[in-house]
Amino acid sequence: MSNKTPIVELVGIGKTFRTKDHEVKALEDINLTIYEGEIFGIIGLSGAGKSTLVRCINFLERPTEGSVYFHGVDLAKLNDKELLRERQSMGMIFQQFNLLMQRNSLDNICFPLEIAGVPKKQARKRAKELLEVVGLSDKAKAFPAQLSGGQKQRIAIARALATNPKVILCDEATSALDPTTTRSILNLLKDINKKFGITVIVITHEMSVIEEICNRVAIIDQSHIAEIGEVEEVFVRPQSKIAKQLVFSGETHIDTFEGEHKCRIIFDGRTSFEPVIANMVLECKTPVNIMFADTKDIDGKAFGQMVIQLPNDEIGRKRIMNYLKVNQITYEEVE
Ligand SMILES: Nc1ncnc2c1ncn2[C@@H]1O[C@H](COP(=O)(O)OP(=O)(O)OP(=O)(O)O)[C@@H](O)[C@H]1O
Repeated sequence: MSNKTPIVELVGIGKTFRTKDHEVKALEDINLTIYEGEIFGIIGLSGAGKSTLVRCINFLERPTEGSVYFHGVDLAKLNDKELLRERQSMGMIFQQFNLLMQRNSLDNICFPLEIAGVPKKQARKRAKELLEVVGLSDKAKAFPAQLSGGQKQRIAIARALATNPKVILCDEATSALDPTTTRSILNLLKDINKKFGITVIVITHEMSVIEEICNRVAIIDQSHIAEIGEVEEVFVRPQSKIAKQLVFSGETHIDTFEGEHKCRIIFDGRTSFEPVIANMVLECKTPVNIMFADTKDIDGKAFGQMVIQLPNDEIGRKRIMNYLKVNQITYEEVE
């Protein structure tokens, strides 16, 4: 993050949908500040309120309570024309790409520029530059039906960049893509963030997406923010129940393991996990039972968690706990 200037501030945001016979509180008391140049993640389970939140950020949905400030401007105070202008500074990409099927790639990218009243020749020049940014210069004339999912999302990203936005909102932008394509789209977003300093706000239900590109994350649960923090901090020491559920996707199984003295070891990238367990067993001369492991090797470092069952004898247990403590390995006893 290059500096700490707020770009999006949500103050006491609430959103209630009212229909004839009932109302749904989709958001309640959301307070959130996103800074310029961040890649900020918003994660939650289905129905938590993520899409509503992102639509409140650009006022596609008007909050029923609270205020949205975009680079200090209170969006509620703007007339339609002013709001349209601010929205041009907030590009958006979607899970289903939302490209115009009757237009080729170049014309899809030109579309927001046409709406903004940019002369055609200038718009086409800009669109060609953007095709290059997203690595699809050779697809200018291709129609969406002739493109793969990843290519469609690249065109949608180019379109979102057309009006030189300050922020790009990504609503489940990689949820329809396979893991390899997901990684390439996330890398493209990372490059765009770095090269152009554009703030990226990522809405997702997948922790792996957050892990891959975000600096900070807000976890939304049942219309509320449950937790906000640096991704690494939330990943290593999740506080709320929902954060634990998302980070330790295997947690629900832990209760079902039989036996006492379970201990969760958390790998936070400072170490490689194999020597940790092997060295611990060798040094403590106490065998442990690995009950569950969900670890990832990222650049030779271990991330994730492992649940081990400690021996029944107290001395053996204490020896292991001491080993973990001395070696500064994060762990917690699991009930
Ligand atoms: N236009 C609407 N009218 C009535 N209720 C709505 C409307 N839009 C959303 N909701 C309700 O608001 C709640 C939050 O929905 P939202 O789409 O924001 O969740 P989400 O976290 O994005 O879920 P998903 O990941 O499944 O898309 C849900 O209970 C949903 O049914």
